[in-house]
Amino acid sequence: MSDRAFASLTPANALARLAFSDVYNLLISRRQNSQANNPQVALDRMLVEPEQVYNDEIVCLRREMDRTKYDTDGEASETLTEPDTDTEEQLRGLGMVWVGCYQLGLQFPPAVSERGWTVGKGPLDNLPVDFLLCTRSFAKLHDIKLRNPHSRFNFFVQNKGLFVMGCSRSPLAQLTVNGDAVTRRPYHLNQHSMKIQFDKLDYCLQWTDYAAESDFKHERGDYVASSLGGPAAVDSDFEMPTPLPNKRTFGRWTLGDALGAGGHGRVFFASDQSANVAAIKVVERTSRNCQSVDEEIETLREVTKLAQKFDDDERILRMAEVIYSNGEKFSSKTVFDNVAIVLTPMTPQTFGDLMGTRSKGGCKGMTIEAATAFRAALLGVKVMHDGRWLHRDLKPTNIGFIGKPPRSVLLDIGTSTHIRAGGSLRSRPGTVGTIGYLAPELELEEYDHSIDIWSMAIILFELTYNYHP
Ligand SMILES: Nc1ncnc2c1ncn2[C@@H]1O[C@H](COP(=O)(O)OP(=O)(O)OP(=O)(O)O)[C@@H](O)[C@H]1O
Repeated sequence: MSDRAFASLTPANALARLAFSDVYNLLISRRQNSQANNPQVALDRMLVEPEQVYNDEIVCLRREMDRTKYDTDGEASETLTEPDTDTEEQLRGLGMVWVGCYQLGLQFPPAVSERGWTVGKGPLDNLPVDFLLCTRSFAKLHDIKLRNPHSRFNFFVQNKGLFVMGCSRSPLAQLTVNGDAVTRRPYHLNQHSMKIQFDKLDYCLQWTDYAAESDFKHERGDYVASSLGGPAAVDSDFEMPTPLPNKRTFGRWTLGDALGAGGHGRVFFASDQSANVAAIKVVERTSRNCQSVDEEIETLREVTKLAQKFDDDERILRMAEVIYSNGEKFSSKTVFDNVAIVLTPMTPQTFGDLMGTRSKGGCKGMTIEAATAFRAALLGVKVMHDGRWLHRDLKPTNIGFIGKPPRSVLLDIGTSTHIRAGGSLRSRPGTVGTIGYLAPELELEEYDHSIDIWSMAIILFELTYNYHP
């Protein structure tokens, strides 16, 4: 694999393997004959083992091809389907193919960057196809309905995720990813290894180790900015991470890196096939905690309703859906089950990242950026208080920010509580809040919305003086 390839596309069924070998033979013979259209670019995208390799399936496939050919010619075919008396040598010859994969890498950019890397058959002199999956005669012989181009790979301009999409309106132009039919809408390739079928040809798309390195992220950022007209790497707020090798999915969501951990569970980055992103809190529900988990979900539901009504600027986290691994009701027979709480927006950073770096500290105080983010967070607190909700756990890691200019979002709203107008709540020491940010009355006596003001004041102090008071 080239050092700078970020993904590979490897033939995964006998027909695709034979097609790969056939294309390679054709390109090599064209190069040797110095034909007008230099096939070197197509060859560069193919990584091929130095010697042909024997493959049983190819023997069967070639025999089947011969049988069909003879059947059509009206001749007896039995003998050709049987291993019979082929010499060892003949048999080996029948099964030998070039093996390898196609490489996706920015050192071999697509012929037309706006289209991305196209997939089709060829070679055609007038229409450059970046990945030649089979020759035209091979497609005809095997009745492979591959259009030209059939599909294309490219990066989303905004978040730089990789997608594949169909290029043809024809219902015959089949493209599937992990069994899902893909049309002319981008399908986000968000798993480390995915099955892609172009009509009868099967492949495995796999991200490389290089794709997880920062060099690739820079290269991709520069490419998207210069060739696709996207935001420059430094301007972009959020970049799609490289999918992790260990895949975990909930419904349509594929989990990525952990964003944070709390008392109840861990929160993960997640993306779906349309490149929507979310934060998913995965909670292990047991007979001991099922009541509190259900209460947290109910609170999230209530605060989401408030946000949908009064929080047009999206300063408060919302719950998009809940996915139960074992049904909504916790069964007493179950030892544990997993509950995935899908939260939006996913904020790439929190106030925890602002501390130290964005505050000048001392008499210079906080930066304008931090002051703006703090003000935006206060507006979120105001929406909650106007709706008679207390957050109860405000701290730097529970306030996220997203976008350019940054928009603050109150996170961890699952321990919020509703309060009557002019009323107060009785404290239950040790149940909510985080030491260092919780107001004394939350642990001692009755409390009201002013506990959130206390926490925000501590955060303000930290942002200003660069240390915790
Ligand atoms: N939408 C989000 N986007 C990005 N990060 C998030 C998001 N939601 C939560 N996190 C991160 O995950 C951490 C833990 O999430 P959360 O606070 O909901 O869990 P918890 O169990 O209530 O934790 P704790 O109460 O100990 O803070 C948060 O502090 C935050 O840093």
